[in-house]
Amino acid sequence: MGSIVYLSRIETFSAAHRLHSPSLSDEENEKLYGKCNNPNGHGHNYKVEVIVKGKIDPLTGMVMNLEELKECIKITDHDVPYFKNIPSTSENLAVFIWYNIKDYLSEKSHEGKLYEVKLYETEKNVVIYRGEKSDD
Ligand SMILES: Nc1nc2c(c(=O)[nH]1)N=C([C@H](O)[C@H](O)COP(=O)(O)OP(=O)(O)OP(=O)(O)O)CN2
Ligand SMILES: [Zn+2]
Repeated sequence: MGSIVYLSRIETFSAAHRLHSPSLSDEENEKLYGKCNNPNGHGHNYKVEVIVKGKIDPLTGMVMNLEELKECIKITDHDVPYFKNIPSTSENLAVFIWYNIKDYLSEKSHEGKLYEVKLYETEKNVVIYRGEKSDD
């Protein structure tokens, strides 16, 4: 019987975005997102915390090597095609990061499994995603 721990790595990255939903008219976008819909975009210094849950491997004393966790959080380039068709809200960005990391971790053989992605868009705006799906 081993100990289950939560291993966390924090990275920061800067990215510019514009809140815009292709499913809405320009007027609806302007009304909904206000200043964040400005076509010039705006930037954030994001902070992302990735938490992996797992049993400590008695041989290595690790759930997984933090070097691997560091590697898998490397944020791809800012012009992410994924956000061409969905609003680049913190919610959608947290889910995007989750699935990128989940794919990477599933290829690695270690005890840990992805537990949580916590994304700070600003000091005050934070989103947590744990892989949950709604029924609808
Ligand atoms: N549910 C969401 N609402 C909003 C999001 C989001 O991602 N999800 N994002 C924004 C804008 O991106 C905006 O830039 C964030 O808000 P901002 O005013 O820049 O930052 P603060 O709210 O922290 O500003 P304070 O002046 O410090 O309050 C808007 N809504
Ligand atoms: Zn923003």
